Amino acid sequence: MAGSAILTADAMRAAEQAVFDAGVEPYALMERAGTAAAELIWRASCGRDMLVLCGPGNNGGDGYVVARLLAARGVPVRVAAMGESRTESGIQARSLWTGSVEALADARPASVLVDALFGTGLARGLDDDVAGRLCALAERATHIHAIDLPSGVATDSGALLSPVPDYDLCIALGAWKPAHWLQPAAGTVRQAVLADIGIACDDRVHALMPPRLKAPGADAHKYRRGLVAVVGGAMAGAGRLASRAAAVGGAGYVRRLAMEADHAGPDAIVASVAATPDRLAGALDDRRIAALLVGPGLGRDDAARARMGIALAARRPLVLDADALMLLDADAVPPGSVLTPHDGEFAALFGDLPGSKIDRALAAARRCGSVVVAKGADSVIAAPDGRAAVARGASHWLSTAGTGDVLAGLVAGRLAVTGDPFRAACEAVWLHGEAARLAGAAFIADGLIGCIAPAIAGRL
Ligand SMILES: NC(=O)C1=CN([C@@H]2O[C@H](COP(=O)(O)OP(=O)(O)OC[C@H]3O[C@@H](n4cnc5c(N)ncnc54)[C@H](OP(=O)(O)O)[C@@H]3O)[C@@H](O)[C@H]2O)[C@@H](O)CC1
Ligand SMILES: [K+]
Repeated sequence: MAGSAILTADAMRAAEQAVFDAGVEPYALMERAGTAAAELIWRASCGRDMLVLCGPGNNGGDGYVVARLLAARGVPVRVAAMGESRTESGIQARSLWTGSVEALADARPASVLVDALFGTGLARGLDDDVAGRLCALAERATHIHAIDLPSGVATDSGALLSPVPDYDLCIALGAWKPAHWLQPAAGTVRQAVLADIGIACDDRVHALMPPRLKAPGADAHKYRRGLVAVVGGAMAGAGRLASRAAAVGGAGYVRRLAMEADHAGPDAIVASVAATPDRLAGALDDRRIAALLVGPGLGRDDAARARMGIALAARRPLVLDADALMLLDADAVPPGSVLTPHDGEFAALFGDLPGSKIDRALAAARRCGSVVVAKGADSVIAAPDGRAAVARGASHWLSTAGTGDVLAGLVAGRLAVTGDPFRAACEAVWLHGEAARLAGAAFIADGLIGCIAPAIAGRL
């Protein structure tokens, strides 16, 4: 099941146009948007005094609707504007507001600030005086709400084009926009809520949903549940972390193919020494391997390169992470793989691609015919067929050594279980984020693995 759609500004305009073409009056859509936003702000504001900042476009029009509807419910509302409204719907919304309109420059603060200055039509950063005023009023408010988007964020990339205050609530109208999900814009909003205004959306790019998982069936056995092989390298600990994550993540059987004998790690994981090319090739010559992970702790020397070559030649479903991504050429990635790069690995592999993180991940996925998990505080999981899922809100405690190895192992485990690279990557990213949430504060990668089982249990 896909999550709610994420639309660029252009795609949003096209979706709105389709609604108008179907016979809905443009102003009626603005009333729907303002009504949905007013309801959410009403619930969050408890009747406190309110200042609505209205811009010159339709985002400002939404603001006038919100002000009118909340004033009708008895909320003490004032409106401050940046000059006149310039759109037909905005002019109509303003004409229905019967209160006074203050100049933004002179507006007095209020307990609740509603930002309806700019939405998807923002073309550049706010002028210094406008951004300064917005931030100063936000500083004095106890509750700050954004209509559709925080003013000053680039809708499609999530970049901050001018100073942006911190918001308590952002009400996304009709569909999510990339800025609700991508950093740094997503980090300016404590809670984002999607308001349905009756727009049909293409959901190829969507919010990552919690997965629906299944417990093993009565006919399950270790091979049917999925055999994962992990190619170990110079740093054995990374391979051990990934192997444990693959096992806990659902694989029926995990084999760790190490450079040298060590007896660390759970006994349930079968560790064998496969240091020479022949031993490794022999170990990988097993059609039952449902997912083959290479990269964590692999190293970057000639021996590492040789081990990676053997792994690629095994022609098993691949998960490529860490050092494998630094050794590979993008054109040499076997199609159908899953790649899990952080920003640095992504740039090393694919260069400086244009567009948002979503655009870049989709272009990379198309180029190598594989699923690309562009991981970070916001993670984009992109498939070569144009689907993408975006995750946000990952615990900042994940910024510690080994958590990437855990994610790679989880992807391999879910790939062995599902046989579907995009689904496996989506499930793994969600479980990784949920395990971190359950782990709480100050965990290390080993502790994160301990929280994967409860994360899975919550989705059965
Ligand atoms: N379509 C619909 O019917 C519906 C749309 N909806 C709502 O409309 C929003 C999109 O509305 P929008 O397209 O009018 O854009 P909006 O963000 O209000 O601003 C554009 C205006 O700002 C100006 N401007 C831009 N940047 C500037 C800057 N830095 N500093 C100063 N000025 C700047 C720009 O003029 P410019 O100077 O670029 O020529 C233009 O005048 C959307 O987010 C949602 O809230 C909902 O009601 C549902 C129905
Ligand atoms: K806004």
